Parts: sequence; C-alpha cells; structure tokens
Amino acid sequence: MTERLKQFREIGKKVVAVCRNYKGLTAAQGIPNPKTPSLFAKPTTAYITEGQSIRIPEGCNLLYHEVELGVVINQNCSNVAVSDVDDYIGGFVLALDMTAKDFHNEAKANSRPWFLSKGFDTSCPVSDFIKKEKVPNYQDVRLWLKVDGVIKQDDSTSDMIFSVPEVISYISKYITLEEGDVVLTGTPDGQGPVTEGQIMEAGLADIVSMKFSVAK
Ligand SMILES: CC(=O)CC(=O)C(=O)O
Ligand SMILES: [Mg+2]
Repeated sequence: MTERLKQFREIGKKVVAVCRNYKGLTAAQGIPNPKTPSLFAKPTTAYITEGQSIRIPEGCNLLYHEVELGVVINQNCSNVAVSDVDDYIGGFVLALDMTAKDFHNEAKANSRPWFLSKGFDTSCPVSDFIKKEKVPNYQDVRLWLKVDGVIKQDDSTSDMIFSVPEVISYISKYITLEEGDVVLTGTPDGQGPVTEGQIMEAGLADIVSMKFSVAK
C-alpha cells in the first residue's frame, strides 16, 4: 500500500455513493429495487474524523443518519470487470452518509438536484482506514449504528442489491476512480433522525467502531 493510500483523508479524494442499495431498505420503503446502481457524489470537504462533530447545516430541521461500508480505491480504476474489482480495493472505512432529509425531500419534490442535502460540510464522518485483510468477507459483514445507545441500524452487507464488485465495476464505466477515492455502498434499513447533542456510535462487526456527536 502506498503512502498516499494510507493518507487518503489528507489527500481528500472524491466520494462516490450509491443509494437504495439494500433489499431491506427498498422493501421497507415499498419501492422496487433499482435496475442499475443509483449514484451521487460528496465533495472532499464533507469528510470528518473522530473528535470532530457533525454540524447541522443552516436551515436543516431533519438530519438523518445512514451507516455505510466505504471502499477505498487503491489505483486508477476505469472500465473494470466485476471479476477484477478486488485488485482495486485497497481497504475500507466505516462511514456515515449524513443527509439533510428536509433539503433532500424538497429538492426531489421540485425535481432539483439534491447535492446540498448530501454534500454539506461534515456530511461524511469516516473511521480510521481499515486494512483489506481485516475484512476478508466484505460481502457479508455486519454494519450497525446506535443513537444514544439505542440500536437503529443493524444488517449485513450481504443484503446489498448490487454487490461491492458490481457497484465499483458499474461506476468505473462512467467515472474513473482514483487512488484514495471512497465508494459509499448504500445504507441498510433503519436510517433516521438525529438532533443536536445526540451521540451516534457505529461499527463494522467488531472490526472497528466510531463515535460522532451532532452539534448546531
Ligand atoms: C436517498 C438516500 O438518502 C439513500 C441513500 O443515500 C442510501 O444509502 O440508500
Ligand atoms: Mg446513503
């Protein structure tokens, strides 16, 4: 692994995210499973690490948590076959795709882009870098999140609609992924609101856990 990859947060490479990628989530929402991965992006300024707080964006009255597996890319990745994707995975992070849900709902209702609702400063808290060897079965690993000690999200990555290799291969047909980029692979069912003063604790099985507080 190169020094650049170890330091991916300092380099601040792009975040490409998939939405509605868990069967449990689409079932709970009563919507059909997407036919292809549905993508959006976050700016590098969205990243924070433990010790920093999530800041509720001005005017937002409904902030949602989404716990997700983030995949860290280890080299330029363009037009990669599903069967070759493992060669491009440098490791993982546990991530929160924080969403200003009221901004998001309003943008959707008015057929406007929802970049702001997903891309505001502090909207992408991430754990320390997790070495690839620590998650040998990344296609079946438990993701969980508690708010003030109460479990809200708890599922396995095996519930994904499009697997990690399928997601990365699909993205790479259209967008070149670069070393240090992070792919957020979607959130399981149970995403929901958090308010000022609340503490979220999230984990990837017993491999890593992290805590973030919510501030005004
Ligand atoms: C539209 C969403 O907030 C869905 C999303 O990001 C997801 O992970 O699912
Ligand atoms: Mg998400």
